[in-house]
Amino acid sequence: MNKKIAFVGAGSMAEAIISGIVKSGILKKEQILVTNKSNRERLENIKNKYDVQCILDKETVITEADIVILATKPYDLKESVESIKEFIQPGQLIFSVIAGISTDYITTLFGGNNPVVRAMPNTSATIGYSATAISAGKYAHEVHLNQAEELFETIGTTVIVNEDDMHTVTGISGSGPAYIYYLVEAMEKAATEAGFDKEIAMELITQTVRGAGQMLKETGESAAVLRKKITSPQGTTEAGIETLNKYDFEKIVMKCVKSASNRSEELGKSE
Ligand SMILES: NC(=O)C1=CN([C@@H]2O[C@H](COP(=O)(O)OP(=O)(O)OC[C@H]3O[C@@H](n4cnc5c(N)ncnc54)[C@H](O)[C@@H]3O)[C@@H](O)[C@H]2O)C=CC1
Ligand SMILES: O=C(O)[C@@H]1CCC=N1
Repeated sequence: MNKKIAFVGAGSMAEAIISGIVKSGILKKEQILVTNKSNRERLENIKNKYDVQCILDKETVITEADIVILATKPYDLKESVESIKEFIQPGQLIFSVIAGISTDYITTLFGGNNPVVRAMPNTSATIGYSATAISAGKYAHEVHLNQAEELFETIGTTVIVNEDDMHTVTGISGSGPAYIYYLVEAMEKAATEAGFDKEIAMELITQTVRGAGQMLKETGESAAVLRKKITSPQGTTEAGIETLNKYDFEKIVMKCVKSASNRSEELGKSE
């Protein structure tokens, strides 16, 4: 990829994307610029880990970049845009990975007609396994979506969605890894309470989660069919699933996703 990209915000998500891009080798380290509000120590830490260009001076970072990636928390967006707005050039492409915030609002904050593409990746970007949804703002054309796909494909898979669906996407795949980790934490607790060595428990659980994910991806069978194949009549799985049903597991998970997407909408309303 023959572009320079600049991250505004150097937190967990920016780091996950940087890590994935650096591992993919699609960009040279000189093509990745990173800035944040004022935390030099954090920038040094990113520099030491990935050897990318970490620069506090916003003018340098923005004027050098072809693509600016907004990666602050939603409530820091306005201030961060204020600090870079004057250096943004007409036509400079803007990506945002910020939950809840619409491309229209970002366009309004910048005050021009720069193309804005919204993306919702997840932290599995770190190892090239993000599921990233992408949508185009009103000034973004196919060429800009293609550039977003090209970039985000280096850190996992991509899908293009309508911007209205981004709240649901955030509740499903943006936050999704955290639900899986929570399940793993609970399984780990159950194993260690049964007297298991933590390391052995983690090996068993990690490989189980990995195997289930690969089965979904590779066999083409639905989750329901795969689950049935494990559930012998009167068997252990049946007993486990009965307990999940007793406590309304399915409803709880659906409510969990809904709460996350509602929060994404609320974040958007505070625009
Ligand atoms: N963490 C995750 O799993 C995911 C996060 N996101 C989105 O990514 C965004 C960032 O999330 P995290 O990385 O988790 O947050 P974080 O708190 O780890 O990082 C935010 C970064 O923004 C910087 N920042 C704050 N004010 C700034 C300013 N005025 N100018 C420049 N930089 C500023 C902070 O210094 C920090 O480096 C959020 O909007 C979130 O919705 C999207 C998908 C997944
Ligand atoms: O919790 C959050 O708000 C962000 C968005 C998706 C994942 N983390």
